[in-house]
Amino acid sequence: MSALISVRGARKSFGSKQVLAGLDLDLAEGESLVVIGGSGSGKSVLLRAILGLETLDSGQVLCRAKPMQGRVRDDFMDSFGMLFQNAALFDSLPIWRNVAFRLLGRMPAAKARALAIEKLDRVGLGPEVADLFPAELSGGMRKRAGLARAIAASPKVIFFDEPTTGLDPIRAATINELIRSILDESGVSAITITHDMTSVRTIADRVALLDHGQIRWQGPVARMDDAKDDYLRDFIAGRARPMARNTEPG
Ligand SMILES: Nc1ncnc2c1ncn2[C@@H]1O[C@H](COP(=O)(O)OP(=O)(O)OP(=O)(O)O)[C@@H](O)[C@H]1O
Repeated sequence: MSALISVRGARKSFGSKQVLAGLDLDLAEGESLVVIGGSGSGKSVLLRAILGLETLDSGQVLCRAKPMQGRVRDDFMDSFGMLFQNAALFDSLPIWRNVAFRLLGRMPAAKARALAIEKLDRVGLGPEVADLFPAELSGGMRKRAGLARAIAASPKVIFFDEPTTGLDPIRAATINELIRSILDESGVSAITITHDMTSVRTIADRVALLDHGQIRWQGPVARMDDAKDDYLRDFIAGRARPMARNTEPG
């Protein structure tokens, strides 16, 4: 069966800086892929390119072997959820409207609200949170609300952009476990970008390491610790490397 998402020969430069250098990557149906890589290695550019928010210089993104354009992209976007870095909630909307944002055009408000409360419950937030505003929530609660929004429309694929940024280790572990349990129970496909190795170990089925605009290493998370790749080993161990190992290609 063809992959849900395939990136083929993706190249992207900003001025003289090459960020993607002929990158190939696949996401299988039902798989949780975590993309790791140093700061500035191009993880966000890759995510944006998959969503069609960044035009590639060359190469392409395919959805089930069809170019991610027109109707194919529209259908993909309809079946897609995203947890943004820092949750990115709308400050002027109560939590339930944030969670139900994509549902409100599709169903009566009362039904959307009920669904939002159900999704909030799934991420461990009680109904009393529904009418609060984002500023009244802690960072961990905002992240949970962002997660409730990501799953609200029962997506077939979810992108997680740095899901644990800004959280203490205990709250980060809780969010990672929540994400993993949601993936397990729903069978949804997922791409996560992160530098947090605890996220990798909890969320990933498969790991891809981005370096110099290409996938330097990829494999099942269970094989990551035995991998011979020296950069991956340093990345996992959090070891400093000489500046010569510049993660910024070009
Ligand atoms: N619109 C843009 N214009 C110019 N340069 C850009 C643009 N978007 C990204 N870049 C550059 O591309 C490189 C990769 O950026 P990207 O945000 O994808 O990195 P990242 O791996 O997500 O980093 P981090 O982990 O720090 O978030 C960086 O050097 C960045 O400055």
